[in-house]
Amino acid sequence: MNRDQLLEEAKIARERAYVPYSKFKVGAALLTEEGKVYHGCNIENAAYSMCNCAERTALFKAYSEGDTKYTAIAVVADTKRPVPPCGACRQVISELCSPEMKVYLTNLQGAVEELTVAELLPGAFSPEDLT
Ligand SMILES: O=c1ccn([C@H]2C[C@H](O)[C@@H](CO)O2)c(=O)[nH]1
Ligand SMILES: [Zn+2]
Repeated sequence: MNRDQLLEEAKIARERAYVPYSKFKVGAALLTEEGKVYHGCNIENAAYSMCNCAERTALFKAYSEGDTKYTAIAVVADTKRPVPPCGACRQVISELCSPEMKVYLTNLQGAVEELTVAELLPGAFSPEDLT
């Protein structure tokens, strides 16, 4: 599975978004070390603060199934620039993924930004800080 294939998977995931409030669909595709792809979409709620982002949907699905090692995540939305993950997702990604893992951000126009987890959230609060 290469970068562009993972971006296509994220677009498929985006179509399943449940977004009656924002109408803003986001998709994510998380690639495991074993080559499996987990899809995630944003899922909103009438109690707005309960909305879950696409990135965290994908990660929580994978982690809860026992798939805990990943090589890349792709995220897509209909934005002018490649969609920037929110702060909450950056924090969760930084804890559950390795600092070197690839993050591919894109939009429907095909602009792509490629970075690492470490670059996504420099100076992240981490489990080390609890000790
Ligand atoms: O990277 C992002 C940014 C936003 N959202 C969702 C949250 C909410 O459902 C909607 C508008 O913020 O988009 C994501 O899923 N991922
Ligand atoms: Zn988010």
